[in-house]
Amino acid sequence: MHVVAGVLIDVSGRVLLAQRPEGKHLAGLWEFPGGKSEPGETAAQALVRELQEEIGIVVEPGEVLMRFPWTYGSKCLDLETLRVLRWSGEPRSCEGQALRWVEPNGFDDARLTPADRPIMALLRSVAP
Ligand SMILES: Nc1nc2c([nH]c(=O)n2[C@H]2C[C@H](O)[C@@H](COP(=O)(O)OP(=O)(O)OP(=O)(O)O)O2)c(=O)[nH]1
Repeated sequence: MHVVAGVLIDVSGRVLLAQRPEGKHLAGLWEFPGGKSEPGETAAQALVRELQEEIGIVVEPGEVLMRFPWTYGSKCLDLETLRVLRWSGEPRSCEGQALRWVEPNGFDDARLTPADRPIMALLRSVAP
């Protein structure tokens, strides 16, 4: 299962996280917005579609920050994280999930989905 996630960074260096909804896998934990790609989609195309559906913005995808396999029990992910260079519109919750801008250094790893912890570590290491 190929999952794409977008890293949006605002002018003060905060990143956008979304909370996984009740009743879903990893409910209550925070993740980078995104979702599963559809057959035939590139990662960039999937990210544009997912972020339009989920948070109502049109993004310009940038470079791949990290891509790695991750296993949750019997669920195997190929998680690809892309930097978002620019976006139009103001992120808002279109599917009921909470959204929050957080400082990479001030967010407790325990609140992130496990697969996102190495991604946040990368963001901290490059933070000014
Ligand atoms: N979107 C996203 N998913 C992530 C991240 N980190 C991480 O472990 N995941 C996991 C959570 C889910 O198991 C899977 C993404 O699936 P999804 O959000 O498209 O689907 P879902 O579990 O909500 O289930 P579904 O009802 O849509 O099938 O990847 C992340 O940063 N962003």
